[in-house]
Amino acid sequence: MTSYINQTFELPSPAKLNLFLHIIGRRNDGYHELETLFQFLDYGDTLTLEVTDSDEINLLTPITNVPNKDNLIVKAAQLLKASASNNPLGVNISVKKVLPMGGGLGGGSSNAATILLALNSLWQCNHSTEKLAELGLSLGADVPIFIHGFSAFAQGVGEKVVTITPEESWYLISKPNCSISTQSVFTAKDLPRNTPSLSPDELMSDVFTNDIFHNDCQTMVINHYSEVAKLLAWLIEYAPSRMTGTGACIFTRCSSQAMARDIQEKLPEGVSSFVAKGVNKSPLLSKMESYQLR
Ligand SMILES: C[C@](O)(CO)[C@H](O)COP(=O)(O)OP(=O)(O)OC[C@H]1O[C@@H](n2ccc(N)nc2=O)[C@H](O)[C@@H]1O
Ligand SMILES: Nc1ncnc2c1ncn2[C@@H]1O[C@H](COP(=O)(O)OP(=O)(O)OP(=O)(O)O)[C@@H](O)[C@H]1O
Repeated sequence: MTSYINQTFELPSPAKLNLFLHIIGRRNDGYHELETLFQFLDYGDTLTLEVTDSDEINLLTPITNVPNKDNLIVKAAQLLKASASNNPLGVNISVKKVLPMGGGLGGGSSNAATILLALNSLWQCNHSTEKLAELGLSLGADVPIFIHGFSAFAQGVGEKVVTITPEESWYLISKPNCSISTQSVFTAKDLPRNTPSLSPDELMSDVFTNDIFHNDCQTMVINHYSEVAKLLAWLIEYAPSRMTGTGACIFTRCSSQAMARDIQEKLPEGVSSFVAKGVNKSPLLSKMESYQLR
């Protein structure tokens, strides 16, 4: 059996977009039933993992304002360790964080998924993808899609996924100067929770030109956060734009990288941004394949 002890692996932890996000109901436990289209971006955090024989999980680069014990990176590694009987190995982890927190880009969930997939392989736990998605769901509703690794139409809280292949467009991602907690959006009184379920035919049409597609959190967020309202109004003048997840980031679909850069240069002051391409296969899967990890 291959031993990865003392070997180092650099792995991407990409962002996701919710190309649309419909809330179709609410479960008894308070969680919302969603219908959403996930696509990955070729942009995200980077995690470096060094496998050790020390039995310890060390995060060498703490994230500001997130104690290590609450960090989804550490929690994912601990959860995996507990699920694998007699695993004597450890890991030293470093993270290069570029994704904004509370942005709707799923950064924390993506970090957790990268850890679960990579350590499952490096520690040779041999869990199936389904088992990893189940473990991941206990850390956050967005973790399973990052484990799945392909753009998908998702239902439930995001755990029931069907792979589909939306156009791989260029996007400008802009973040107004505010963070929005997912929980505060889902507990808001004025959040719509009754969008009808999509038919298979409807699902085949373009998410920007067919106006059945929307983000059910957007109007409510705009009403509460003037920064988001102003930025969205500004971006829509240039190209189709929509909020991802529960905000605050807005994605603008562009016909080329040059067009995205052009709008980016004109963005109002105080708005952070990046340009990225939508990709239907997670960059994490491609990188794991190049390391011959599975
Ligand atoms: C908004 C999305 O990003 C869309 O992809 C996800 O649904 C949110 O996923 P996430 O950030 O991983 O969310 P979690 O950490 O699981 O949940 C944060 C909080 O949001 C609420 N929550 C989350 C997901 C969901 N379908 N319904 C909810 O009501 C719950 O109150 C929960 O306490
Ligand atoms: N490794 C991590 N990276 C980012 N946030 C983390 C991490 N671990 C814990 N968190 C906590 O999770 C919160 C949400 O972060 P995240 O980056 O996932 O937000 P988000 O992009 O809004 O997610 P979503 O799209 O799922 O709503 C942060 O405010 C932070 O307190």
